[in-house]
Amino acid sequence: MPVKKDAGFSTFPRHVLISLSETHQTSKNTTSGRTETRMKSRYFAVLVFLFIFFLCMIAHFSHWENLEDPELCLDSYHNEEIINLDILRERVHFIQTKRRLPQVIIIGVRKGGTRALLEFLNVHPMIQKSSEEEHFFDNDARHSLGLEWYRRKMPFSFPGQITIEKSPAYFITDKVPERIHEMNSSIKLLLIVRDPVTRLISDYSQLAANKAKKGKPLPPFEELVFKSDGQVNMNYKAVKISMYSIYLKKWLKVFNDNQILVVSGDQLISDPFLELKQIEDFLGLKHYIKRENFYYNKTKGFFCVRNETLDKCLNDSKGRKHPVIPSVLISKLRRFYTPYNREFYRAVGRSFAWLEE
Ligand SMILES: Nc1ncnc2c1ncn2[C@@H]1O[C@H](COP(=O)(O)OS(=O)(=O)O)[C@@H](OP(=O)(O)O)[C@H]1O
Repeated sequence: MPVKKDAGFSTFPRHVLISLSETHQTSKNTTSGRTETRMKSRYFAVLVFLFIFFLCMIAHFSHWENLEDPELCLDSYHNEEIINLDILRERVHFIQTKRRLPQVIIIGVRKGGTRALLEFLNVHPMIQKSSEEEHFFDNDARHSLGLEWYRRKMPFSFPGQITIEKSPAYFITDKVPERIHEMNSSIKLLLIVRDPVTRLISDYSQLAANKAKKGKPLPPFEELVFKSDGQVNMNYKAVKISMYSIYLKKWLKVFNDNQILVVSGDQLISDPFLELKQIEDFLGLKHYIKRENFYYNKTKGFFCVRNETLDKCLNDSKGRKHPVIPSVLISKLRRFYTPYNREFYRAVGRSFAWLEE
């Protein structure tokens, strides 16, 4: 029997063929609809991916900028964010910086020139300063937060660089020598001192300025520094801080004398370069700081510091005008401090030109 063309279909009843043809049409429509939906969701996924990628890049590069500016990291991140940043830094192998505990501390003395010393030392490329006074060892609440808290307050440094902090209250606060020793028994300490009488007047000027800011007057110098019988008031804190030998004894009970370098605050004012040179030796650093790094600023009345990237004078709270104290009172104070000064010279093996009577 000859096979008819389309015999397969023509053998089906007509209504079945119509129904089949409709089903085919519908499934074709459904398939193309599904393909379209799939395409749309793919586009959407790509867009979301690009958007997230874009956000990640922004976040990444904004951190990157901060990575290059350790000080900014300190200022602009909270503790948890600093931890994240630490992790990020550790992943970036070619940036080998991290926050380290200080290997050198400027322990004081208050109004001795601690800020100038820190800023001047910071010119050396092997030194990284902590800008803030951390008060970690003299403040019980802060000390109880632990060394890891303290470490995270430090600036980022390269391996081999020295991290340095200054908190002038360390010198006169009990427990501080032991606490520092507990952290690092071979640490190096810098103590910057200044003519005790000038330091006392400087301290008084600061207290007076702080009171004035709050609109309160401070009693006159004479009233605070001398008792009614005319004797020097040893209970007045500012008087006591200038009795350096009393505090130094406590440090020498805990540290070897070769761990403490006494710096002349008077010389740091008149010729900073000479003091900086001997500090470089003490810290085992190459001589890098040059006389040309310092220039005298007539308006400020003090030396300022500069190099290729920095030009800095200390702010107005450093180098205040001192009140004029009658010479008879100055002489009385010099007599008072003489025995303490002599004891101090003996202990540190260096004499200072603090006028004695
Ligand atoms: N280069 C330079 N510029 C400005 N000031 C200088 C400088 N070198 C030393 N000094 C003296 O530093 C005194 C302040 O000492 P401190 O920084 O230790 O003060 S503080 O304890 O931190 O408040 C400050 O004391 P006053 O003069 O009484 O303000 C300055 O005399």
